[in-house]
Amino acid sequence: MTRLAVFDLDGTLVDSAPDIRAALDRLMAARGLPGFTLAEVTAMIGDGVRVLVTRALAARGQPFEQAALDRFMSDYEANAAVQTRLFPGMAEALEALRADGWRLAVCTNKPGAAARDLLGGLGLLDRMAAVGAGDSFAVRKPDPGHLQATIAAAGGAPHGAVMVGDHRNDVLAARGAGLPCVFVGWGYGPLAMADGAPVVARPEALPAELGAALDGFRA
Ligand SMILES: O=C(O)COP(=O)(O)O
Ligand SMILES: [Mg+2]
Repeated sequence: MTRLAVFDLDGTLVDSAPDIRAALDRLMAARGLPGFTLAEVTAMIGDGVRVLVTRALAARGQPFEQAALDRFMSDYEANAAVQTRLFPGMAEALEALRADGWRLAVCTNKPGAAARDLLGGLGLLDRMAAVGAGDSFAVRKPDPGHLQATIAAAGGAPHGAVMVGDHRNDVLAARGAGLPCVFVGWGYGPLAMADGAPVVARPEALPAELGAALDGFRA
């Protein structure tokens, strides 16, 4: 029986906020504007890169500009893996899931090039049955179509799928797709975003929590 675990990327698998912050700060500095704290940046992450840059400019009283987004994208894509690491315990948790018969996929609002580079650099790209990124399909999280298209790209999930995320958008996408969701306690979204989804405290607990989420959903 192969079950499918669909992981969000930023704040769930990887701690990417320091590199996002660094690229954002270079963008702001180029415009003579002050940068942001890590906490300010994590609160801006979750709705894709366009919304991120829009929020950063708005926080400094500036309107959105395509040139700013283009600059941020090329800078970030070249520097996405400088400080970014898997969360501690995650590599072992993914191996434990695979040993338990789970297939793995990623459903992220991050652009595909940066997502694949990051996963490749961490040695995880070939572990993923699919990477559904923010620019892979016509829709993205919280639209459930993003999750459904990612599962289809992974070859389907006849024995069930669970979404693992750190943001309201992950919970909403899973709910809309009629799938269980597990919310990670180490991510960027405040716990209130779990909105009733079970919260997993540490990556080590993922195999047990994902199995329970799937069983509970079926019962
Ligand atoms: O790029 C973002 O804003 C968020 O990406 P995520 O969906 O992997 O959390
Ligand atoms: Mg996330």
